[in-house]
Amino acid sequence: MTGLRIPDNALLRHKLARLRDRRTDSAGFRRLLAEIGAMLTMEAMADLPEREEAVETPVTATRARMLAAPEPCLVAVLRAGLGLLEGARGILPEAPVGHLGLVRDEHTLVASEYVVRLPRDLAARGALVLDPMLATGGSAVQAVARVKQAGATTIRFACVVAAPEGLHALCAAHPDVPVIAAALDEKLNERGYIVPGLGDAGDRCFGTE
Ligand SMILES: O=P(O)(O)OC[C@H]1O[C@H](OP(=O)(O)OP(=O)(O)O)[C@H](O)[C@@H]1O
Ligand SMILES: O=c1cc[nH]c(=O)[nH]1
Ligand SMILES: [Mg+2]
Repeated sequence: MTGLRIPDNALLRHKLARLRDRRTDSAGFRRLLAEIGAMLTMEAMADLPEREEAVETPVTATRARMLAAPEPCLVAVLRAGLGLLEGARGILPEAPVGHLGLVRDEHTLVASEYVVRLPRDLAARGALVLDPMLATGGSAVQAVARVKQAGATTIRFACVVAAPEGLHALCAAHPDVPVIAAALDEKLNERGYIVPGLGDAGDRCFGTE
């Protein structure tokens, strides 16, 4: 499955509205980002391959569907992806976790890499890449390329807010990667911020505004 998936979920829209609100403080922002991370992870995992097995309940023998492969790795794009990671780990407790440090130059909007720590079994497990903001798409395109270079062939990308420009760039560079988002926003402004967006996710998450 490729392209954009936005869960049709009133609770997700409610949490996103509160995340966007400039009056939400850093502690509230972090909590909401974790909750949204859990919801997006659930949606992103909805089409994982399954197998059927015999299971004994306390009442009877039955057959039940379970995952056919180990949980995918989680890869957080620093810093803001750490906020989503917290919730995603609650949903995928056995997933190995990778960290990818990327920072965007505020003038050129080009992202540069400052840390790469990826799990070994990306090839066997695949990956869910987490970054709340898909703006120009430069960071996401680089992040997915890194994860592919490390061996992953099945990759999903989860973000909170996508700009049309970033979505287009990511789908053009990596057409095999489905994007799971809470919202598709209107545009980028002249400083490369998503409009209406939610501001600088990393700064709001870590109180560095
Ligand atoms: O689509 P792009 O134009 O590349 O922009 C999106 C990137 O910008 C933000 O990170 P930032 O560089 O601000 O780093 P931070 O998370 O450390 O604040 C965001 O978390 C994405 O990684
Ligand atoms: O709107 C934006 C764009 C990039 N990064 C952010 O944190 N926010
Ligand atoms: Mg930032």
